[in-house]
Amino acid sequence: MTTSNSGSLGGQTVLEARDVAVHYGGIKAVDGLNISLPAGKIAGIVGPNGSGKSTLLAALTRLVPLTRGELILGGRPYHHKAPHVVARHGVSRTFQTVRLLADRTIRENIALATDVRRVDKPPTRKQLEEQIDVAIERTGLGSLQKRRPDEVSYGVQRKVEIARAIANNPTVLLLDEPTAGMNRQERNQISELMVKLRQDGLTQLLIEHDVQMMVDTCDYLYAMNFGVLIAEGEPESVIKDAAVQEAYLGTRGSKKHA
Ligand SMILES: Nc1ncnc2c1ncn2[C@@H]1O[C@H](COP(=O)(O)OP(=O)(O)OP(=O)(O)O)[C@@H](O)[C@H]1O
Repeated sequence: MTTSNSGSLGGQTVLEARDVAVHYGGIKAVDGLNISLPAGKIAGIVGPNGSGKSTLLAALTRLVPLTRGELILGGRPYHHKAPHVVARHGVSRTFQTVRLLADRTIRENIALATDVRRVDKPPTRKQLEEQIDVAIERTGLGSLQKRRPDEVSYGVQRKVEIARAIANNPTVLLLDEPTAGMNRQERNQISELMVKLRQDGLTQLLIEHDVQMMVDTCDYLYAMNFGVLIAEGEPESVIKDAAVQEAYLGTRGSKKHA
């Protein structure tokens, strides 16, 4: 078992996975992973399709059971806790596919997040409305908040997902391919949003196939293949790593998107 070096970024570790494994029968989707998320930084995970990235995110949010290993949030183990409890402790996520309620407005969709009351600091109704306002303002959705999902573009729908994920003032935000299916301009907007959230101190973990976006956005990068880490460190050097080039980019350096 190896230990993550993301601590080299300095500061406190907010969330840590130690020797985490998730096996589906004989499939070792994740098999002995160590990652740590430094406070107020953006960590990223790259890896080819099927390398175990989404399974790791599901494990971190307790949506799939661990075969072995430990999860630690703010210094406390949480691998025995239920997903809704983990959410209430401040671990928030977005999913690969858009999951919005078609018959609700954008504001109402974002407000759904506030049903997950934080255990450590339950807000008042007024504070909740203010939190929703802040999430809408941060994501630039103000003029669209009364629209329904089918009245806005796919790129906007994905922003709504992020707004919902941050509306509850999470400690950690986990994003599973938030720019999948977006054009370059929309991708840049998501990257800028993440950087803005980092300025506000939000710790983030990003899964993306867009290598350029990962290099531009992340402070620290993990590369996975077949459920294990094959490299980690400063994004530029991870992307140039021979094993990563081989596994992720297929042919050395010629492909920008997997
Ligand atoms: N519920 C499941 N049951 C059985 N096998 C699964 C399940 N979910 C994922 N797997 C398998 O686990 C492995 C890792 O899948 P996972 O979706 O985590 O990879 P990924 O890196 O997120 O891929 P992608 O980039 O395509 O989203 C794959 O072999 C996949 O087929």
